[in-house]
Amino acid sequence: MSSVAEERGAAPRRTRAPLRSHFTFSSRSESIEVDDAPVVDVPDETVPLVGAIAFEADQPDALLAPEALRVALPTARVTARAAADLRARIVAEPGSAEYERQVAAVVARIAEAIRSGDDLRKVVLARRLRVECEAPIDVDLLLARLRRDPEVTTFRIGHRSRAGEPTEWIGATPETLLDKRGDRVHSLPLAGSAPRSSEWSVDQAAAQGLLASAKDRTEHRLVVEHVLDTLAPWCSALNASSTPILTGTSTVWHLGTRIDGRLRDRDTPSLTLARALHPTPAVCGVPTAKARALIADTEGTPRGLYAGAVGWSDGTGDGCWMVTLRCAEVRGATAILHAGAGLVASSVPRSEREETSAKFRALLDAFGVDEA
Ligand SMILES: C=C(O[C@@H]1C=C(C(=O)O)C=C[C@H]1O)C(=O)O
Repeated sequence: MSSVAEERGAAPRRTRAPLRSHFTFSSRSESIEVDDAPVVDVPDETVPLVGAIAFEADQPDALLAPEALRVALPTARVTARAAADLRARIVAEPGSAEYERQVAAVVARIAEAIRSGDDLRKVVLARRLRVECEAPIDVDLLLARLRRDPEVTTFRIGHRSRAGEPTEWIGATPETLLDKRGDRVHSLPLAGSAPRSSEWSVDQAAAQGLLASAKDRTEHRLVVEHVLDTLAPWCSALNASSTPILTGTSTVWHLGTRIDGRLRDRDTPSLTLARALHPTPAVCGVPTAKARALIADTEGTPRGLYAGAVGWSDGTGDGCWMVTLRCAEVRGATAILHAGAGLVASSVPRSEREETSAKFRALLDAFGVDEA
């Protein structure tokens, strides 16, 4: 029974979003560490900012406003302790068969759209793996292991969900959404993927197959067109390589296109441009609004920071924003891993599921566990 005092408002107040949090970011060329800075809900994009924006417009971002930003050389890539020392149980949400059914349903929608003259062309459908460990997860150790791959940018952000629970997002992303220095902007969208193999000949065949795949080129072209169309009004010059390059991490091959531009106004903040580009069809689809609605319906649970953008912007507006991929939300002894695959009319459910498994590999290797 509640006391009169509680009824009059003396009951404990609900915890509000934290006022301060932390952030680390480490790429091949630079690193940033912010130990403790205020979290901002409505950021002024002309002051130093670090953190991440969510995939959905109605989910909380995790942006911090440090007093000053120090961009340093990357810290040495350490040799992390060998894996296989974490005992974990893995639950796929949805499981493989259910995800393949969802893929088949979305692919059928795209094919039907093409037949009926509707403009739906691509949807990126994600799934989650819940990794339950026996002891609280050592986030520093995971990050050290993720940093063994020189092709990725690792990040860590303290975050609080809408429900008020403190979590950490960590990840190792290969995809540059937007990098801005002075009047120069650069983007390297990735789309079209193939699992890598530890056997050289199999790995090379996967790479050649990806380069030759019409389905992957279609998926890729949609992303490049979106980035070019979005950046064009901001730029006096804009160039993209004419054919995709092969790029990748230690676990997945990707098709990528280098896009370079010159800004009309060099004072445009990098976060403004990153927000204009987000979400690209590498993580959402074409057209954006229809794909977003199908994603929300099919996935059911909001993505939160997964498939958003993570990075930094300094007081001059220079900065780097990566697509928030190959990431996990860690809470105590549990981590939720996210991975998705781009679906077009010719997608095959089993291959798309295998693509998500390959994208989970980097984090699962860091945990030292195998997918169930
Ligand atoms: C959606 C993810 O990756 C994105 C989708 C890709 C694809 O569909 O081929 C490739 C790279 C990323 O842009 C993910 O890693 O979860």
